[in-house]
Parts: sequence; C-alpha cells; structure tokens
Amino acid sequence: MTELEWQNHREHGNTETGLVVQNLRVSFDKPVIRGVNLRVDEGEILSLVGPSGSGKTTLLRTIAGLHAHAGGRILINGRDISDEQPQHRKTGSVFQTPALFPDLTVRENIAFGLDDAMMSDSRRDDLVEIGMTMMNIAQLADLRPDVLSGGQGQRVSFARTIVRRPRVLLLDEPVAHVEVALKHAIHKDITTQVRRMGMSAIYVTHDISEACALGDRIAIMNNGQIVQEGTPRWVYQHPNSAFVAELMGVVNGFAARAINRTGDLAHVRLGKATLSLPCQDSVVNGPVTVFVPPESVDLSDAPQREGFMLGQVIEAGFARTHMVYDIETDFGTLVAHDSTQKAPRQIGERVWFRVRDGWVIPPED
Ligand SMILES: Nc1ncnc2c1ncn2[C@@H]1O[C@H](COP(=O)(O)OP(=O)(O)OP(=O)(O)O)[C@@H](O)[C@H]1O
Repeated sequence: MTELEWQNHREHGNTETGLVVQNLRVSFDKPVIRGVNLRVDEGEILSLVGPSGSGKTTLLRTIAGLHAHAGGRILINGRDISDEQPQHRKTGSVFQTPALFPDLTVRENIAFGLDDAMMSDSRRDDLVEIGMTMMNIAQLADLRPDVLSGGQGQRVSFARTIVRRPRVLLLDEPVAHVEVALKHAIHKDITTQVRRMGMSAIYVTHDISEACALGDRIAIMNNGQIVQEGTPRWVYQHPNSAFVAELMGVVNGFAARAINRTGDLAHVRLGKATLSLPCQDSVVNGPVTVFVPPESVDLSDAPQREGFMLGQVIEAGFARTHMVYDIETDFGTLVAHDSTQKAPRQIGERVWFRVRDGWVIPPED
C-alpha cells in the first residue's frame, strides 16, 4: 500500500477489523490524551514514540481499560469496547518489567492467565505448552522467576499474554531492560506471533532504531497528540516539523529561502548554494526549513562535480557502521555520515561536500 492509499484507508476504510481509536481524550488534573486517532490493522505493528510524558503509556492503558476516557471511541474488530471492563476487551499487555508471580513456576505463571473456569485442564495444559513453544521457553517450564534472565522473564510474560489470544497487543518498552544481543531474537518472536495470530500491536519504545526496524508504521506522539504517522521510511524522509525530524535522527535542519518552485521541487538558497529539493505542498517562495539526512551528504577531497561546496571538519566520530563528521559550512554545522572503508578524515581538514537529498517544509511558528 502506498502512503497515500494508507492515509485514505485510515480515514475512510471500514472499521470492522483491527484496532481503531477515534478522537480519544483522557484527562487527569489536565488533558493528557488530546484527540488521538489511530488505526492498527490485524497482523500489523505500530511503533509509538515520543518524549517522556507525551502520553504513550496513558494511551496504552486507556486502550486496555485501565484509565477512564473523557471522550472518543475504541473499536476492536468493529466492536466499541470503550466502556467495557479490561478483562472483556481482548487486549493483552506486556510492560518493561515482567511482574511474574515469584512462587509459581514458568508453566504455572503462564497458566495463571487462563483462569477461565469453563476451560478443561487438558485444554489449559495444551495452550500453555503451545505458548512456551511459540516463545522458545519450553526448557524453562519448571523454573521459578528468580532464576530467569531479564530476556527470559519477558518471554514468559509475552507467552502468558498471548495464550489468552488477545486481538490487540500492547507492548510498553518490553525489551528496555534486556541486553542488546537478545533484543533482536525477542523482536523476531514478537513479529512472528503478531503476524501469525493476526493481532494488532502497538509497540512503545524510546529507541528510534528499534521503532523503525520493528514497526510497519510509526506514530510520533507529542503533548497528548499524534503529530505524524506513516511508514518509518516515509516519516524519516518527510518529517512535518523540526520536532519529528530531530526525533527521527535527521539532525540537520536549516533556515533557508525558497526562490522558486517547479512541481514537487523547491529551489532553495542555502548559504551560497542553490539546491533543488522535494518539498511539502504548502511551501511557497520565502523562508523555509530544509532537512538533510546525514547520509544524504556526499564528501569529497575535490569538487568533483557541480554543486560541491567547501567546508571544514570540526568533529569526527566512529559509529561502527559509518563515520560521523560535523562540518562547518557557510550555513551552519552540517552533520554527514561517510563510509568507514575510507581513511578517516581529521579534525581541521578541509572537505568538499554536496547535499544530495533533503526535504523542505514551510517555516514553523
Ligand atoms: N495516574 C495518573 N494520574 C495523574 N497523572 C498521570 C497519571 N498517569 C500519567 N499521568 C501524567 O500524564 C502524562 C503522560 O504520562 P505517560 O506516562 O502517559 O507518558 P509517557 O509518554 O508514557 O512517558 P514515558 O516515556 O516517560 O513513559 C504525564 O504528565 C504524567 O505525569
């Protein structure tokens, strides 16, 4: 689905499948969720990111039925569950810390979620075995939580949640305390089960790389509102504000002037250069903001082609997969990524650079 098709689907598509949140509002002593609209299809993961206090956890807890809402609707597979008790909503949650019962084994912890009196013992045992197999923890079945690592504890927590077959899975920084090496494996298991079981998942994280890698879509939250939503790639390439650009890691944002426009391209004066870059529809001649992803800057020892400008390296850092350079230019400090295959540039060195790609938006108030 293209970005345009998705926007259309989100706004006008049927509300019979997946999770749909409409104009949700929550207040404590002040408004905390201020008119949130969301849609998460079955088998889809929506990453939710935003600064501390922007309302991410409150949004998840409200969907789960743990906070009262002051307005709006929550639909799961077309059913309005806004006023239902948490246990009837068909949501499942996994939080930062597993919160397992310390005196129960892994198997008993998982079975505890299946407290339906109508369920036979053999059916319950089968579901627990399936849950453990799904999360690759069958070998831990008879252990108690105090001997589990953080990653194992989260797998148990995840298994306990999914054996109840939720339609909506709410994940609040579930691997924040798990060592880096294990995060990837847990992500893979989460993705597999979300797809296989057709759950609609919201994944809250502060780690933007994780959000982009895991989310089919990403929603950026600020001050109780979703300020931009789209595929991670789309949002990264088309941030609608300096706030979103910075959060997505597009560290270069410059005040510039649009001097002309042809179709989707704005011709922009940036320092001594004139660049032709894609722009938002609302851009007109005059002041604009230009965002330049650090990997869209070409560096060279000589002005190879037209469009190269001269700058000076003022900072250099090794970031494993690439080098990061701060380059002093006549329009400000430009951050550029370059290959680690080449000999590293030295601080003070003069360098030719060219802005290959970027994104232009109107100036912000
Ligand atoms: N139970 C509550 N009573 C009163 N205020 C609350 C309650 N829960 C959250 N808040 C307030 O609501 C706002 C949003 O908090 P929330 O925990 O949802 O943010 P968050 O984006 O999840 O933050 P973080 O990333 O730090 O977890 C904050 O100002 C917080 O103090």
